[in-house]
Amino acid sequence: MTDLIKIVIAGPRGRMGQEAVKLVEETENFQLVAVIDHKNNGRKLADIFPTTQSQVKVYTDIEDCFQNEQADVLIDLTTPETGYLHTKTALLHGVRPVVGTTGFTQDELTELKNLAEEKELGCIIAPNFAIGAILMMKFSQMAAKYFPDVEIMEMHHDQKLDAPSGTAVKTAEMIKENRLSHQQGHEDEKETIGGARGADYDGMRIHSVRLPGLVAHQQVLFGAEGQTLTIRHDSYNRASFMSGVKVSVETIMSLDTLVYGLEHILV
Ligand SMILES: NC(=O)c1ccc[n+]([C@@H]2O[C@H](COP(=O)([O-])OP(=O)(O)OC[C@H]3O[C@@H](n4cnc5c(N)ncnc54)[C@H](O)[C@@H]3O)[C@@H](O)[C@H]2O)c1
Ligand SMILES: O=C(O)C1=N[C@H](C(=O)O)CCC1
Repeated sequence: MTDLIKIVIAGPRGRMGQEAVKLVEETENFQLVAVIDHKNNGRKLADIFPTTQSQVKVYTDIEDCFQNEQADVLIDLTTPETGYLHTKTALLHGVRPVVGTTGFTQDELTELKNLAEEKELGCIIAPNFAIGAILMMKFSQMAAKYFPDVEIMEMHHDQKLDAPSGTAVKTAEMIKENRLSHQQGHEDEKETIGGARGADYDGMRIHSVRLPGLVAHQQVLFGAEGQTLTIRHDSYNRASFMSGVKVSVETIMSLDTLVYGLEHILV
């Protein structure tokens, strides 16, 4: 019999949060103990969320939540600023954060890593929970050794707040580990409309597309003499991320440091 894991979800009314509530309710050794929303303080989750019977309490103040509820894990699926504050507060209260929220700065990631180490607590920050996306990133990292010219095109729904996506940033970071650093394109190229060549990460270009109808998609294009290679992943719904959330919650209980990217825990 596996130990019960007590969970708080931040952002339960969001697109990802709704799926996470379902996942926790459907998983035998997971128990939802509270949710954090930016409104509805003191109400029951079932009152604000028609698809659940859950009577857990809604908190608008994360400090208040952790002072009143016994929790092992926080699942954060909110916004960049809130997600960072929630992650920090959870660690300070001895609660392990599983963070899907994207858009953290490098300084924020470093600060959270140091805090997790100081507190000897597991913390998982996963720019993408979909197994196919992890494979896309790993295959791209492998390909970059042979194809140093690469452009990343990420495509998301038009309600997304951060650009480039967390997945695109992570992909570029992983590729950088295997790619000979160099500036791509013609050395004299000029943009006649600013931004035409996308964001520049170590000479690679990242292009962000935002359109209604999309969920989360990315293709990594490699070019060499007479050939191209395209590695693509598509998430068509938010359920595609939930097996990664589940494995993160299960794994985090035995971690004592911050892990950035699911590729480090999927063996
Ligand atoms: N890692 C992954 O695999 C993955 C997958 C999808 C989305 N995401 C990321 O997850 C985050 C959420 O995405 P989404 O599509 O569900 O967004 P969403 O806008 O549908 O949901 C965000 C929720 O956060 C809530 N929120 C905002 N501020 C809050 C606060 N101060 N306190 C409590 N709740 C607050 C909002 O009310 C909303 O319900 C985004 O950062 C997105 O990039 C990550
Ligand atoms: O819907 C989003 O927002 C997503 N964000 C992640 C990212 O920034 O990479 C992952 C996929 C969905």
